[in-house]
This record gives sequence, C-alpha cells and structure tokens, in this order.
Amino acid sequence: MANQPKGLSESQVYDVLKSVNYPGYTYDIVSSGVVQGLDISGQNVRVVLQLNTNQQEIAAQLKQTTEEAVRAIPGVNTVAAEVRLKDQAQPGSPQNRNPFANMSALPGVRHVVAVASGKGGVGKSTVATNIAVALGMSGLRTGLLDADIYGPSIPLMMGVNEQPQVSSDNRIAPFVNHGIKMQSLGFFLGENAPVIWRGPMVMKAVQQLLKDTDWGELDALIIDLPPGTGDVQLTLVQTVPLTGAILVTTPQDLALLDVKKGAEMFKQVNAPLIGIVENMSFFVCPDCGKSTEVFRRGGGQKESERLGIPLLGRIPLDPVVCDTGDLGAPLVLSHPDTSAAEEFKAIAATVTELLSRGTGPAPINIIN
Ligand SMILES: Nc1ncnc2c1ncn2[C@@H]1O[C@H](COP(=O)(O)OP(=O)(O)OP(=O)(O)O)[C@@H](O)[C@H]1O
Repeated sequence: MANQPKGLSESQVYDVLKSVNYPGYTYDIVSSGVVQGLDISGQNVRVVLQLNTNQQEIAAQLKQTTEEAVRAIPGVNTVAAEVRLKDQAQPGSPQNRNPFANMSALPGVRHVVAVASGKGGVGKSTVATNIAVALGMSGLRTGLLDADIYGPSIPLMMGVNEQPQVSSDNRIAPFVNHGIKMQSLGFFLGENAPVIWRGPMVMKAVQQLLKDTDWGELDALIIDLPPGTGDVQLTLVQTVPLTGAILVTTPQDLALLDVKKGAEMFKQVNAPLIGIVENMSFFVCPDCGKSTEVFRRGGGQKESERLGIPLLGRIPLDPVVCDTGDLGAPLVLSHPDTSAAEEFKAIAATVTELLSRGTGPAPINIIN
C-alpha cells in the first residue's frame, strides 16, 4: 500500500515538471509554455509537450527527462510524454503564447531581461541604459535593445547617431559603444516618423530587428520596452524567452498602481519578476546635503513587499542623471562616483547574481 496513488494531483505533477528545464536553458518547461496538456488517470500520467522546433534531439531529450522526473513521483505507475514538434502543432494550439517560439532566433544569448514601466517618463530608458552599461563594466557581454517604439531614446542616451550596417545576408550589425552592443528601432524610424508607424506594424519590425541583429554571444540582453502594459508590450514580451523582468517606477501611488499592472502582464506570460527599481526617489540638496523625498516615501518598498519581489534600488533625482542621458555619456561610466551611479552599479550586481541563479529559488519569483 506504500505506493497508493491516492492523492496524485495535477499540482503535484506540475510542481515536478517545473523542475525540468528546456535543454540547454535555465527555463523550465511549465513557465515557458512547453507543457500543453496533462492527463492523470489513476496511476498513469500523460504529458503533452509542444515544441517550436523540429529538432528530433531536443524532442528525445525532453521526452526522457520529463518521463524520468514524473516517474519518480511516488505512486506513479506509467508515464508517457508526448512531444509534438513544431510542424505537428495542433490547430488552435496556443503556440504563439509559447515564449520558446523564437528561442532559436537568439541562440548565443544566455539571458534576456526586459525593463518595463506601467507609464511613460518614469526613467525606464535611463535605468535600462545604466544597468546595461554597468553589467558591461563588470565584465558581462551585454546587449541593449531599444524596443520603445513610442519614443526610442537609447541612441541618444548611448551617444550613437549613425545608420546601422546591413550585411549581404541581411544581418544587421549592432553598434558597440561604451562596451555594449546596442540596437534601436529609432535608427530606422527617424525622428519624424508618423504615429501610425508606431503601432502594431512597427512592433513587428521590433521583433524582426531583435532576430536579425547579429548579437553574437551575449551573457545578457537588456530590452527597453515601450511604456505601458497593453497588447503591444504583451506581444513583445512573448517574442523571446525572458529570464526575467525589471519594473521601473517612481514612488507616487499612481505610478505604483501601474507596477501592479506590469506585474500582472508578466504573470500572464509566466516571466519571472527580478525586482523593482524606484527612480527619482529623493533629492539631495547639493548645498546643504539635506535629502528630500520629493514624491512620497517608501512606495516602492511597500509595493515590492506586497508583490514579494525585491526592491533592487532607489535612484535619486539628480540633474546629472538627466544631463548624462542627453549627452550620450551613461552616468555609470561618466560619473561613476555619484550616489546614483553607485546605486545603478549595486542594482547591476544584484541582477547579475540573480541571473546566475537562473530560475531557481526566490527571489526570482513567478507571482501567483
Ligand atoms: N533619476 C533621475 N534624475 C534626473 N532625471 C532623470 C532621472 N531619471 C530619468 N531622468 C530624466 O527623465 C527623462 C525621462 O527619462 P527616460 O527617458 O529614461 O524615461 P522613460 O520612462 O524611458 O520615458 P519614455 O516613457 O518616454 O520612454 C529623461 O530626460 C531622463 O534623463
């Protein structure tokens, strides 16, 4: 009676499936949407896995690791993992919700981190740029993709103002500046591109840009998303498998409401939230050194506690942050000793540590 199947539940099996990683990656097959069906009949378990590749080796490997993992659950008698290749996708299969859909498009990129904000103007691009450059300074091979179709500001912040080169095989060379590789739709849009071009059509262009850019080998690719939490952003975060997302906010209540929406958006695609960066948190008077909470105190901290994700750091409101952005000289490089730069570097160090842990235990959480 020791192996009595009583109590074998779906959640028990799902918990075990969450420990099975997609071959070669740190993403598990549940969070990534590969598991598309689970059938428990008495002691017998059937798992349906949908791949977005036709590679037989991947299928065979996944079948084996999945079956081994499920078989180890006490009470399981038989287990069959049915692996469907890309060309075998069932009609209506939510394949386009599978973050692995385009995994093969970024083969040399180890971690993809999205930087998002619920609303515009909170400093998302500033944070994305400085984290990317700080990661590069610490020795990580880092890329930065400006996917903010409504206001691509990365070229300005990174001091790049040239047209990208396209090779004969239609690959686009990223710019390398301040130690990192960068790409932006801004290069292709031009400043006066009509608004209609900044809608869903342009979003498709971003997806293509992501895949057609020759990123080479990267430890981390930071993506600066458009502000907001609508369909455009949702589709973009489904374009690539995200290791995690960073939410940028200012301390006011209204901005924090948007953090909740942002958290919801990433929950929908099962992307782990790495943490929150609170920007423009306080202002230190350059004359008397007095620190003033310009907006509100502790908002980011409270929200991070409520959501169960780390507050990665609090960036002061400082004119030098703005000036260096306008000059294309990222703060962490041009003014490394300022308190804002120190905070960015500390955030980058935390992100590096969390990335190195993969999708392991907290604090990289999937919010339930
Ligand atoms: N901590 C800060 N101190 C001073 N100025 C800042 C700070 N953070 C950002 N800024 C400035 O605020 C403006 C908006 O920042 P940024 O473009 O990074 O925001 P965003 O959220 O990406 O905006 P958008 O929604 O337009 O993409 C920029 O001029 C930037 O230099």
